[in-house]
Amino acid sequence: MEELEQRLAITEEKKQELFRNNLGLVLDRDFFHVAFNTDAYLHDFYTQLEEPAMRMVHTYMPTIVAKLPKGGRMCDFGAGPTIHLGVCFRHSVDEIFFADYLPQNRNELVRWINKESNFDWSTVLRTIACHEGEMNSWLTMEEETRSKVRGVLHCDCLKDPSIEYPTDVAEGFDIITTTYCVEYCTKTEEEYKLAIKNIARQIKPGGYFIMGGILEETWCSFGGRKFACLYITEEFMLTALRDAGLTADDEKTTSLYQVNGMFLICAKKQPH
Ligand SMILES: C[S@@+](CC[C@H](N)C(=O)[O-])C[C@H]1O[C@@H](n2cnc3c(N)ncnc32)[C@H](O)[C@@H]1O
Repeated sequence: MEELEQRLAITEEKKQELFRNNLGLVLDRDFFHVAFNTDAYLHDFYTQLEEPAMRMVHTYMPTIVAKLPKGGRMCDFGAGPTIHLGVCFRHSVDEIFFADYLPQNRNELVRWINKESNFDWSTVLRTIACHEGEMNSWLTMEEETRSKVRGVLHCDCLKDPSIEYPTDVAEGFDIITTTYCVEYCTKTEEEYKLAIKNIARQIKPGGYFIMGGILEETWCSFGGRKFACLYITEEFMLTALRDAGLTADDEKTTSLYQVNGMFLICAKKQPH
């Protein structure tokens, strides 16, 4: 039996081979380490104004930010190689953290902090400036954001604690954002609920959770690869939030935006 299990188990070598020969296969999270191409991701999602998933976030995030209390620390969980949510919060929080699971993405974030990244964020920055209502502010956005960034952390939504804190960083955030992450790294509804709980535990009581994602979809593609996405409905997503101690129904503390199957929600964590 053990021998059979060993033969069926997918080895790192087999993953590399499957990935190289991938002819339209939908890759799941087990392939992230080898298949997630940081440069291709940035190019496919962050160089085109018309990219709908990002347009959705950039359209509504400034409104959400404007409604939240000022100060404290925020973390973009599963940020990938992206800085844009930190940019949206640059004036409203005191400290910004980025967290991601993959080393290639954390390396890109560190390169950006050190001004060594080759990626040109200007298309995204101009879009954010446009929604913030100050067209020329994009020129100073990266510097303003860098001045608030305190670290790039490792995270894994399937673990508790889901964020690895260095010894000099206190636990807990006033605001956690996460976009297009949880449904890509969970394979079942149980895992999705667990991931939301693990992330929500890192929010201080009374803090805020802002999540963007895709409803009723099973895959997305970038960099010429297809990645699996957990099929979730709006009602299931809201249940996962409620079960994690987040408000999903209070009109005063919850904002929910939806466009063409994509959503952006801001929910408050219950105060103890
Ligand atoms: C589709 S990307 C989204 C990146 C970014 N948030 C954005 O909106 O462009 C999904 C991200 O989930 C991260 N990820 C993969 N497995 C994860 C896990 N177990 N826990 C947390 N994040 C994970 C990947 O590293 C990747 O950066």
